[in-house]
Amino acid sequence: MVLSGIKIIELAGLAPGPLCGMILADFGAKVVRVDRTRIMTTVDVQGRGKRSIALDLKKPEGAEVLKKLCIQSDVLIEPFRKGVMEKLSLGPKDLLQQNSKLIYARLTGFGQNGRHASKAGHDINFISLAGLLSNFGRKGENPCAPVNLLGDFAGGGLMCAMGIILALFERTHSGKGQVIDASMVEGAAYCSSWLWKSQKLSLMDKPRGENILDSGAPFYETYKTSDGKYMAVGALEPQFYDRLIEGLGLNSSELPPQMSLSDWPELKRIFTKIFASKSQAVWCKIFDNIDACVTPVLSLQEASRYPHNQDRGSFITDEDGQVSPRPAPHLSRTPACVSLARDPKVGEHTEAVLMEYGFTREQINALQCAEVIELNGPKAKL
Ligand SMILES: C[C@H](CCC[C@H](C)C(=O)SCCNC(=O)CCNC(=O)[C@H](O)C(C)(C)COP(=O)(O)OP(=O)(O)OC[C@H]1O[C@@H](n2cnc3c(N)ncnc32)[C@H](O)[C@@H]1OP(=O)(O)O)[C@H]1CC[C@H]2[C@@H]3[C@H](O)C[C@@H]4C[C@H](O)CC[C@]4(C)[C@H]3C[C@H](O)[C@]12C
Repeated sequence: MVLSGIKIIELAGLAPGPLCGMILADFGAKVVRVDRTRIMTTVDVQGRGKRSIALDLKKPEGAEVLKKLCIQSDVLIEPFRKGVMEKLSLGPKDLLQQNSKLIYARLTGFGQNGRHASKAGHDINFISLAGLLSNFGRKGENPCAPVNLLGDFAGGGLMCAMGIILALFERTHSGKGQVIDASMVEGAAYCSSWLWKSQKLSLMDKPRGENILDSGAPFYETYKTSDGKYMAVGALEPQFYDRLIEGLGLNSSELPPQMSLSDWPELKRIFTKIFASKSQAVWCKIFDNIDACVTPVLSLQEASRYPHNQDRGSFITDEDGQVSPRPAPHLSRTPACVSLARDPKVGEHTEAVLMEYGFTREQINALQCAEVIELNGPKAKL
């Protein structure tokens, strides 16, 4: 696998850091998640392929343990707001001094400088300041966040993983590590470059809900079917629009032109009425054979059972029976080799990981007695 041999220390965070670590683990890195002590469970639902150690970083001996782990690792992912790591004497200066090859990835909302750098925030705050949230929602309604996909995951976890891979690549030439300042405001904005640049094309320059891709256009919309489900219509180009009209059983000569903006509300009414006349399954049958960019709107469960996704094996089931997406993209020679084991429990691998990193049984016992670490897993075989 592409990242075989790469050792990553991920300090446990809420959502973006865990995705970043999971992507790297899926592609072969050895990822150790550092959980807090005295917690019952983790909120990390993206623990696939990781191991967990429970370590109290507030204790000086705990910070020393992390330092020792980082000396022997390639990457550290830290998800705290600016200044937290420095307070623990675990900032980049402290760690890069000991391991100049370390890639120190700082995944925050607002970045390491600027007036909001020390403030707390969540996805909705980051995409609001990136100028993006103002674009989501229907005409006349409040902006509505697309769950936490854009800030936390596209702009956060994924961008940070890209930064780490870039830094690993660069390190093959320079032999040096570096610090990655991954701000979710900037990551989300960067992912959305098209939106910024398409203003010039007058594609997305009208108020929210009146543009071609934001529910303004009748041919890029969802429609309710007679059984209360939905179809997604993305018939943007004229050739697909013509086929949409055909599939709906309409006659284009009796309709206003596709790009007559003032007629869009009327076209939507017509399409709404027609879609409501048949069930989703019937519309699927009709549009399965027509190249019109029309698809069913599926729930997560339905998506994993959808024939095309089954053809490609797009979803996997782990040993706990939990279904999730398999890693993407596919690499032909060195594909991801995903773990089907259940996610790690907090501190399940403390002993095994510490031994692997050169701690002796005596040192581990002492750390345990001082409540610096917790051993919640089966004992390592000596
Ligand atoms: C599902 C919910 C998650 C949704 C994701 C959400 C939408 C996001 O946007 S995630 C992105 C969040 N933002 C960032 O990551 C930006 C950068 N980070 C921050 O801004 C902050 O870290 C913060 C805002 C995320 C958190 O701020 P906080 O003040 O708490 O933390 P920091 O200042 O960063 O400092 C961390 C301190 O912790 C110390 N630390 C860290 N590690 C260790 C260690 N190993 N040992 C000792 N100490 C450690 C560190 O030193 C700092 O200390 P100081 O402050 O003294 O400096 C879920 C969100 C909440 C979940 C629910 C909740 O957890 C309660 C239940 C729990 C139960 O188990 C399950 C059900 C819950 C209801 C649970 C359900 C969901 O999972 C949530 C709703």
